[in-house]
Amino acid sequence: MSSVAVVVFPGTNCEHDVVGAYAELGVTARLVHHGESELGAVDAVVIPGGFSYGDYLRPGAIARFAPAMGAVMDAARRGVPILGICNGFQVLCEAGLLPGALQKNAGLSFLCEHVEVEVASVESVLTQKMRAHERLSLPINHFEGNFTADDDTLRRLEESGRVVLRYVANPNGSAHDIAGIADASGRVVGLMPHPERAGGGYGLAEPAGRLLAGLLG
Ligand SMILES: NC(=O)CC[C@H](N)C(=O)O
Repeated sequence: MSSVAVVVFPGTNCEHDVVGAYAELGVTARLVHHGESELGAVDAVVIPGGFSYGDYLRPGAIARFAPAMGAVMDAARRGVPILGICNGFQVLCEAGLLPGALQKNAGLSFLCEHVEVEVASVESVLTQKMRAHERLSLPINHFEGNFTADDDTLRRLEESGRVVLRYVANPNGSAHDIAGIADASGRVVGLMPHPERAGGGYGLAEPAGRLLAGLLG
């Protein structure tokens, strides 16, 4: 049976949603404390959403120094699929596993709503079970989800199919309507929307479940 490590920092608040969502998919997900420097045998890693270290300095800026992140970096080097959701995406950018940065939403408001996203590439561990251009409705819940990167980086992301999800109606000012990106290997992915919460607590909605299932191949 597949097993997923879910890294928990002080201030993380979506870890149980991730564990519950994977349980519905028949996958065992195990919480890993930020102070642990080993992940054990895992098939994938999820860095869930929340407000790690109170979002002080910048979201993810302190979390990237936690011992567990050393283990995540090692796992990434070994090719283990890594998924960062919302604050997890912010952590992966701060850690340098993904390019760019998440800055404050255009309009400076905290956004808590459902948005439509479109699958922009199926060449990633997150989107490999999706159909190109398939649309999903997913919740967002963030203040700093406005993805930015320099022009060269944006061009590279676009040219190599590393923009994996795009907002249909951009809610936060994100460059190129980006909702999620992958690294060059397609095995490290970050997205701002929360597929693990797509069922609203009444079961995992199917397209979002397929997105999460992708992580395990
Ligand atoms: N839901 C979340 O992960 C919140 C993300 C976050 N720290 C923010 O930008 O507001």
